This record gives sequence, C-alpha cells and structure tokens, in this order.
Amino acid sequence: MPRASATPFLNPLPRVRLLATGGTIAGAQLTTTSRGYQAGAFSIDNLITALPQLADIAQLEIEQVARLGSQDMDETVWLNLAARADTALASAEVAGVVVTHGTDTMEETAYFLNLILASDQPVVLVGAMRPATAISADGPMNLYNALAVATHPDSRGRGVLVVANDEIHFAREVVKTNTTQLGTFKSPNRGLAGLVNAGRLHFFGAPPRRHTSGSAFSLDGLTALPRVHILYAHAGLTRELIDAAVQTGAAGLVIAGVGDGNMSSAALAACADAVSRGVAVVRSSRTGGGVVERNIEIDDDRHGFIAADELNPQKARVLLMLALTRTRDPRELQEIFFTY
Ligand SMILES: NC(=O)CC[C@H](N)C(=O)O
Repeated sequence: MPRASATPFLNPLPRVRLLATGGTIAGAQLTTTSRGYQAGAFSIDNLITALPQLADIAQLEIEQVARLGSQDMDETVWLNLAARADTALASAEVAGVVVTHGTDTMEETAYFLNLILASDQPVVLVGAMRPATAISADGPMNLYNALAVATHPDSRGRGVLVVANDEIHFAREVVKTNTTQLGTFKSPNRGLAGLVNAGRLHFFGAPPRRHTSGSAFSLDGLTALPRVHILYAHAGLTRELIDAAVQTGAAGLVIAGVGDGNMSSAALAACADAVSRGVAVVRSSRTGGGVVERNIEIDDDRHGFIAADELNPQKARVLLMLALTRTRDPRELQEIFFTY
C-alpha cells in the first residue's frame, strides 16, 4: 500500500479559492444538542475564524457564491458556481478550488462540475452531517482535509473530488446513502478514490471515464439547461406522470427504474410514446448500485431508450441535461452515457 503523504511544505503557501454555497457545514442550531437547525446560517468567515489550522496549509481566498441548503441547488446556481470555479482555475496563482456545499445534492453538483470544468487542478467539494455548532461537529476536520486534498499535487488530474469522513470520493461514483450518519457517502460501484487522515492523503486509483480537461462539455455559450425530470418507478406504476412530463415540455426523462432499470408495461408504453414525440428517455435504477445494460429485459433498440449504464438517476439527469445541449439522437446519447 502506498505511504500516506502530507501536503508538501511550500513557501509561500499555496492559494486556494474557497467557494461557499451553504449547507450543514455552515449550519447553526439554537443549542448544541438541538436536532433542528438552519442550513447555511453561518457565513464561511465564521467557519474559517474558528479553524486557525487552515492557515498552516493554504492561503484562502473566499467567495460566498450562495447561502442555501443544497435541496435548493439548481441549474442557475450550478452555472454561476461553475463560472466562478472556472475563473479561479484560470488564475496561475490558484492551486485548487474547494466548494463548501450541503450534502443532500452534493453528488449532483460534483458530477456537473466534473463534466464541465476544463482544468486538471484539484476541485474538492466538502460538506458536513453535523451543524457547525453541534457536539463533535464534523465540518472542521472535513474542511481541513478538503484543503489538504486541494493543495496536494497527487490530486491533480483526478476530476472533481468529494471529501467527507476521512474519505476521498470521485464525483461520478459518490452517493449520499444515509439520512443522518457521518459515513453517509459511499461509492458503491467502483469504491473509494482514497483516504485522508488529518491532512495526510493517499489515493487508491485513477478516476473512471472522461472528466474535466478530457470532457467535451464546456461552459462556453451555456446559459441554461434543458428540462429533464426523474420519475420513480414502483409496483403498480401508471402512466399519468410520464404523460404529464411530456405534455409540460420535458426534453428528457430519467426513469428511476426497478431492478435493472425496469418499469411496468403501462410506463413502458408511455415512455415509448414520449420517445416518438422527441423526448429522450433514460432507464436508470432505484437500487443504489450496479449497472443498467441495454436490451436485457427491455428492447432499447426498438423503443429508442438510453441505458444509464453505471449512473444513478440523479447523475443520469445531470449527464442527460448536458448531453441534450449537443444532440437528441438516442444512439449518440447512448454513446455519451458509455463515455462519461
Ligand atoms: N447535511 C447536510 O448538509 C444537509 C443539510 C441541507 N439539507 C443541505 O443539503 O444543505
């Protein structure tokens, strides 16, 4: 196993642009044991002041991009955040970018940035499960570790990373799997990118698929994203919601299918009708892991469907929105899903 390596001591210290968006890492409770709290109530400056150790490893340049619970993250904030990260990465003085973010939709933002940013410099998303005012808040160590990862030369060229609970995850792989526990983040298909222990890190492998500087997607000319909905399959799924999505102008649908991306006969017929009206339909899985392959239980070739491959529904939605800015051809869309 490779030896864990601490961030090399550099003089002057590397500069890191910290883009703050809110979340529990900046959340405040009424008392340190109360269960309710307000995500994003703290400004990032409060967090930094409470953690003087950060100044030992980097010079921080702080930008408050948003102050929200990540349940309110949307395409507009993504495009703004990506533009700010892009500007930071274009500066020769900036070694890396850290984004503080709520954990609920962190995996979606991370994957979006992984597809759209064109730099090999480290970009690290970090959050917390306990508010900043809680007993044993996890945010300070997560932030310290994120900064260590963002300044380490080994982190270059690995795509966007997520740091939490002493673990490093690839943006494409990471999933929030538990409502409250500190170990909520998992990478069920391909495993961890690496570990980070009090700022010392080691990586286990290279990121899967194309990302960042190897991605064909870019921010150039991108001002909005096509409308894509996720519909959750279940026993007894009927067709009304699929039809409603098509009638209200969806460009694409992701079905969070049962098993290997399956759905009821009624839903299948509605999805086939959607394709005939030019709507892209991606079959993903609600199971939380594994692969959705083409033409196993459902004839994708005949219906014009796209198999999500390894992407969960929320990441399939991110990729489909970007892919639809390039093509509406189901065969080309399928190639994109096999590439990213
Ligand atoms: N642990 C968290 O960060 C969740 C808080 C909030 N719902 C958010 O995603 O921002």
